[in-house]
Amino acid sequence: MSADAAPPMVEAIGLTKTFAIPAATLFGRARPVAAAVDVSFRIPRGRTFGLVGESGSGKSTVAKLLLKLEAPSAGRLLVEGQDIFAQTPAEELAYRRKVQAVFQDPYGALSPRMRADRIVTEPLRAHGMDRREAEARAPELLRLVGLPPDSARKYPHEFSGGQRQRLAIARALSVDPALLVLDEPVSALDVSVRAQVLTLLREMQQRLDLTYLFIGHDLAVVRYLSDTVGVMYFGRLVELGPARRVLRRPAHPYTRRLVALAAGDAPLGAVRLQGELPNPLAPPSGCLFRTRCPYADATCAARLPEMRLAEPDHLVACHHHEAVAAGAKAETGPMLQEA
Ligand SMILES: Nc1ncnc2c1ncn2[C@@H]1O[C@H](COP(=O)(O)OP(=O)(O)OP(=O)(O)O)[C@@H](O)[C@H]1O
Repeated sequence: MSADAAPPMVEAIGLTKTFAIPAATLFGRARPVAAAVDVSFRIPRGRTFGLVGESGSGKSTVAKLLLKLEAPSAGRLLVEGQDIFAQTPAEELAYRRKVQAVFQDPYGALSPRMRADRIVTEPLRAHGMDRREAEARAPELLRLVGLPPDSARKYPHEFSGGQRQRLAIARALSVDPALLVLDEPVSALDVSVRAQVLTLLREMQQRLDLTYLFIGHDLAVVRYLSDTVGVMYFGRLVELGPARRVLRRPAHPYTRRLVALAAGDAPLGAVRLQGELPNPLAPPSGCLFRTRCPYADATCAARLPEMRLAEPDHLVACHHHEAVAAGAKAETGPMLQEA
């Protein structure tokens, strides 16, 4: 197969995940809540796909599906062309090596009573390698992520926050994965350390030809690492395209608000859009963002906008994307507020 014909590392096709909310909380009737709806994207090998959106928009649900921690309610998720929810046990075992994750809180993710050499080689042992052989790999893994050789005998509390995240990265890399799910990997770190860990992630990607799904709140961080960005709102992708273009010239009013907030130097965690996410049990008709959108009109109430091309490679789900991209309405109006 030629390089051009090779399938992308990841391809999500109409991925949907609904959770049943227990009957007791709903006057006796169990009802499904959609955490991710009709999500489609591709990640070419060696590239980074960044997912952004408010808390609860469905980003982690997409990550959990890719990690096979959840199964989809509908749609497909292909990795190198293979449906990861139609694998034989042997394929699944190989897949669980191929995909690894790094989460926000390295301290919570590292066993406090394990030494670093065991921590970073734990996945090798989980995949059947003998303990001695696995731990013999520790110095090389620690060196790979820029930790000094004497780190091997230390415990997690003896490391700084940035070093602990390096440990978590070394552990993820130990089994030679092709794909990393990075769920807010630098959000808990001091600003001064963030850049170093991001640089490390970038170096590792280039050196090891890794593909990343990167979830982040900080748009500057997402832009730094991502080739393509997807913006999620209420379980749906509302904008998708090259990271620089989407974050410089957004075509969806929701992305515009996120970008305007970030430009105001306000950390996204501390500031939010005015108005709440819609009630999942009673979503608005038509466009889900219309209840918070300055561009909303009768069309938006009548019809859910489909994803369509705003420019080549740049998709947006908004009836008024041309007016939005042209900046027809002020971005720093009363919709912005301190949380
Ligand atoms: N196991 C579950 N059972 C019921 N509802 C769930 C479950 N997991 C997620 N949800 C709901 O699905 C929606 C999306 O959640 P998700 O965690 O994917 O959002 P997120 O964008 O990753 O948020 P955050 O940035 O806070 O991690 C939320 O409304 C959440 O309450």
